[in-house]
Amino acid sequence: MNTRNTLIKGTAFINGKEIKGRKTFDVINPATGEAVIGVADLNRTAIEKAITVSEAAWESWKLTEVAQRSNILKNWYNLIVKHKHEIAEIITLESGKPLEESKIEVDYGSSFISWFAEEAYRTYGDQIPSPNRGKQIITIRQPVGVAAAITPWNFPLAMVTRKIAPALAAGCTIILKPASQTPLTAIAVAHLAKEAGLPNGVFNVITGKDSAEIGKILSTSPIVRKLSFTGSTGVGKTLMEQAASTIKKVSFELGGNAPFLVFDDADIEAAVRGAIAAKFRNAGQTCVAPNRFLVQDAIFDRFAEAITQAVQKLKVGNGLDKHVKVGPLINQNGLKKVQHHVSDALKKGARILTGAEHLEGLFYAPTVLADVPPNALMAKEETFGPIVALYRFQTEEDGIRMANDTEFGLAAYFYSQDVKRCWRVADALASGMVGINEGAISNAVAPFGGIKQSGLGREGSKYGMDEFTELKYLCFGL
Ligand SMILES: NC(=O)C1=CN([C@@H]2O[C@H](COP(=O)(O)OP(=O)(O)OC[C@H]3O[C@@H](n4cnc5c(N)ncnc54)[C@H](O)[C@@H]3O)[C@@H](O)[C@H]2O)C=CC1
Ligand SMILES: O=C(O)[C@H](O)CS(=O)(=O)O
Repeated sequence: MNTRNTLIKGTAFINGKEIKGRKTFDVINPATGEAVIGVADLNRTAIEKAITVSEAAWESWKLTEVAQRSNILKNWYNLIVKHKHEIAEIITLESGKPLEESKIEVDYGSSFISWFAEEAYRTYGDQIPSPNRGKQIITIRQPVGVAAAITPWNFPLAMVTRKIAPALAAGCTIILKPASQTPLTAIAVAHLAKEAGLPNGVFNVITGKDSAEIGKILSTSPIVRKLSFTGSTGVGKTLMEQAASTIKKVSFELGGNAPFLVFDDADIEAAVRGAIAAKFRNAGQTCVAPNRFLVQDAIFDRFAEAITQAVQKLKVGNGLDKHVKVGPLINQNGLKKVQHHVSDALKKGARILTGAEHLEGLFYAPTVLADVPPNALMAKEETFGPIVALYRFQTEEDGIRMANDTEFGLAAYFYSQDVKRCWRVADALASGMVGINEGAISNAVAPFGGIKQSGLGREGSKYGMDEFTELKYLCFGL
């Protein structure tokens, strides 16, 4: 463990206190296989206590003035910025992503806090013109109550602040269960939230190996009125079923299968830059990463050649090495899924242009496969790794049909310099977010979310407050 980094703590954080478990589980550095630190493996009693303290804290937190909530969020933002390098180091140690990416994630994750510190003042209601002179009709927005958040390992800070910041801004209290692979960043920023002036019990971090058990407790508790989940579609379905038992307000950011279309009128060099930015962030382990590259036939060979050259320049290694662009996969399951998808595609006729080999440990070579058949597993399932899978299409209609041929609908990207085509294609793509001649679309001011089996609701933007507030209608008889 890096003893110089005092923000690395293996305790859960409940009611403003560090909580040790009778048992612990190790957080493993995926680049080295070494344990970073042991983390509290909480039992049911501790998790139920987190719910109880959140309920108690809500009684006063819901009455706080917006200015107080906003100022605490601003203090929290400033503390995260002050500790940027320690937090970035923790992100890299527990997730494996390159340190430069971790620093960018600290900027991105903290931007949700500064954004919602202001959105707290803009949780507007309505004054609706009444059809009857004897009645005044207005609406107000109020905090939902005690919320629970369950987050994935791939963005140990951003996925946390994207939920915690709007919850606190709205006046909710919240219990966070971070991924067991990467809980350290969440624990660190919870301590900074207390230092920022957040009252005890308002933001609690519970840790444990048995995610299913913890999820069951949170999703079926009648005290928890809101569940916000980011992760795989399969787990999202389980949580949605469990939350139905108490009709919770839910929001889900789930899996993706993003298409990246390159039309014959595209700027090829720009498309390659956008493809690399979108695909190799976090070694391809992001839900908005392009999973299928659909290239119009006339420029297929040019694009294939150009992206292969760009991919071959990417340095693979330990994220603490400043020259590294592609880190390890998160664990053996992630590596096995990538290997299975690649071998399946090759068996079905795909061609290797570069890579397609396991290097060592959890490192996999950045890969380009050409002419991947539509019946390949990677055409339908999220690979979640550093694999560029190229597919050909003939007409614009073929490209859109192929792009939409998936149960997912989170992000989509396309490159074209024809403005009418841009409007036609953006309108036709079945996804919650579309990058048009742009590969980096995530931003705290924009509504992040998907359709179909990629989720429900939106995070970030002004819409992010809706997920943690209820709209109440008041009818005044005069
Ligand atoms: N739409 C989005 O914004 C994002 C989607 N994802 C998706 O998540 C997957 C990869 O991330 P993972 O962390 O492996 O996903 P995952 O779904 O396995 O885990 C996500 C979180 O859920 C917890 N969890 C696992 N099983 C659970 C259960 N039965 N009940 C309650 N909680 C449970 C995990 O401990 C973790 O905290 C990919 O499919 C990726 O596309 C990941 C990040 C963002
Ligand atoms: O896990 C993910 O892929 C994130 O939700 C995507 S982003 O918001 O960090 O781009």
